[in-house]
Amino acid sequence: MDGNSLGPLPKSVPTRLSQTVHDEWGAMLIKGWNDAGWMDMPTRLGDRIGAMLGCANGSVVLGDTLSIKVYQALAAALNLNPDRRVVLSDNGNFPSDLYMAQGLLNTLNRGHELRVVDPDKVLEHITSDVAVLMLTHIDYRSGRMHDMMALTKAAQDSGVVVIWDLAHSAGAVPVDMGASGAEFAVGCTYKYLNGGPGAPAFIYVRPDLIDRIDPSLSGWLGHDAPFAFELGYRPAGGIDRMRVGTPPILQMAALDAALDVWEGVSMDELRNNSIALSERFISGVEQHCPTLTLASPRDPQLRGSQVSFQCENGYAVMQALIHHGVIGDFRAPDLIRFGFTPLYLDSGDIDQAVDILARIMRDDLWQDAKFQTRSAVT
Ligand SMILES: Cc1ncc(COP(=O)(O)O)c(C=O)c1O
Ligand SMILES: Nc1c(O)cccc1C(=O)C[C@H](N)C(=O)O
Repeated sequence: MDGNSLGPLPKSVPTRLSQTVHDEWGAMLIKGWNDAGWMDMPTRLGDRIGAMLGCANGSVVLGDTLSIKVYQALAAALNLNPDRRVVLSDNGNFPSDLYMAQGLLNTLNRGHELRVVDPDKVLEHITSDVAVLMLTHIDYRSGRMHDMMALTKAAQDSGVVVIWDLAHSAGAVPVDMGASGAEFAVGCTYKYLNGGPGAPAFIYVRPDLIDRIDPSLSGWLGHDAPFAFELGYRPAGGIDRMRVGTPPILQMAALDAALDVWEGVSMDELRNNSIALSERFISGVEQHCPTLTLASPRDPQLRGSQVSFQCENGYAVMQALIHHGVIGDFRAPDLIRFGFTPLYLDSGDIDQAVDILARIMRDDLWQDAKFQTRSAVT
């Protein structure tokens, strides 16, 4: 129940990885860049992911980490709105997004301000000094989901450029970037898309803007003619200009195989199942664990595909849960967090998780000394 942080290993991935290692890298050596289509993987996979998110073909590219893609999107968005100085975000955003913004604004050194407000106050802070609205669609801690359509419209009506971070949305809830009209989206592929640890991130640029983007990370594979080895940078035409350097082919191969699972999956059906599972979990926990308090929106339409409970001693409780075979995670200061992924969880799993959590709470199993020591990665 932690596919919202790292999805599990799809059955087809080991075989695909082995083929890529042996039949491509091993047998083809450097010829793999052409003969195995390695060089085109960032855009080919971009189209596969884009199709799940309502993005037109040729508007999404894979590569780098999400933090890097946030930086690229924000730099490009600021260039589209050069006369304004405020980047608006909220305090439910994932810290790395805010850190990347801080680093970029420091480097620009042109008097920009990062304005961070409460999530429910974003709308009223969309003012005429805001250049860019940069939000994570679904809050990584509470699962609260922003109204993408309404906020994008309000922002654009005020001349604000919009970036959505879809880390907790892609593969979790229906998303239609084209219909939203937002200028940029970014996201990762190691959560609900099951691309594996370190899987590459993606960036979407609204098609009409792509050729106006002046890339801030002007690496050679975003150049118009990388193998001409010119000394001056000229951006590639199209979404290729958001590429930076050499794509991680083994990670891309794993992701390509993982995406096969999604063929024929209806996002609406997935969403209905995810809501059914999370509602079942909430009612089970509230019935059997009276000391836990729901920290996610109660209305499922206002949540993504994860649920958190406030829990005193949450760290130890989560360690006890993991020890007993229920993997969720803990987010400081006191949240235990669970993801609902209907591709591989069913109601039986949910009932079992509730039973185990109830036993841990009722019998104080979390008090065991071995559950108290914190590890570096939580
Ligand atoms: C919303 C959000 N943004 C950014 C990140 C950072 O991604 P990465 O580690 O791939 O840079 C994460 C997760 O780690 C995230 O959940
Ligand atoms: N990307 C991660 C990693 O490399 C190590 C541990 C956790 C992560 C995560 O993705 C955390 C995640 N974004 C979260 O929602 O908390």
